[in-house]
Amino acid sequence: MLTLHELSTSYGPVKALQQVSFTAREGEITAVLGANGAGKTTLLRTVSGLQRADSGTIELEGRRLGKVAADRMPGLGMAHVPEGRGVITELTIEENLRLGGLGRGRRVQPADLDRVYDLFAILGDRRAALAHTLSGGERQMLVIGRALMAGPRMLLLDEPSLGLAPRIVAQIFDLLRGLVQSDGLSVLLVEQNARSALSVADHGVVLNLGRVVADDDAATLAADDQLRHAYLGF
Ligand SMILES: Nc1ncnc2c1ncn2[C@@H]1O[C@H](COP(=O)(O)OP(=O)(O)OP(=O)(O)O)[C@@H](O)[C@H]1O
Repeated sequence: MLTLHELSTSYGPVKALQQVSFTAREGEITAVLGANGAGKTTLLRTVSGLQRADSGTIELEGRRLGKVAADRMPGLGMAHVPEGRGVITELTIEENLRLGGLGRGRRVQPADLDRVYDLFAILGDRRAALAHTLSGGERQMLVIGRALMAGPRMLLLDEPSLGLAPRIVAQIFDLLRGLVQSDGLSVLLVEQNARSALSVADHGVVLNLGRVVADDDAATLAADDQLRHAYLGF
């Protein structure tokens, strides 16, 4: 689905990604793990075209992405949910969702909204409420729902668990797993919360100081005591 080959990205003298290669397979959740500053956010920003790579290649469904601008990504089937839950608090939940549909290149259909409301019932129940009334977990659902409105085949998710109670994180990850199973969506999930991420992911890639130090099945990574202690913090 998504293949990175020797991808390197820097900020001036800071080498944030160094020769990163891996594949995120279709219909799977691939977790990108690592400590603060490992390069996880830079990886997502480079894949979605927000940050220019110094070298290397990115292929989505066999198509080279190198010089595709970030605003063309939805048309290519990729949606990026950045860290920080950027909901527009002055708009209603439904208005926020409709914004996500703009990248589709056609009018938002009631069925597009219903699909999100089926997944996240709380958003449907409160569709006319202003987004500032939502809790952190509900905001995370809203930004995922907004990304789904563009009809992506590949979803890039940056730290959805940040600041949420374990129960809410488990709920969001369960929904994500259901989505992958029902729609065949592919997900690249960046997480510092490695234990939770590996419990939902099929595959994991561990970054340390911008380099890949492990790339394996999620279960294999979770069972590797040395790796967990050295890089995953659990
Ligand atoms: N805008 C920037 N300017 C300069 N250096 C940056 C910038 N953004 C990130 N970096 C540096 O690049 C490296 C990778 O950062 P990045 O944010 O991608 O890591 P991360 O794994 O996502 O960590 P975090 O979980 O803290 O966001 C770090 O050394 C960081 O200090």
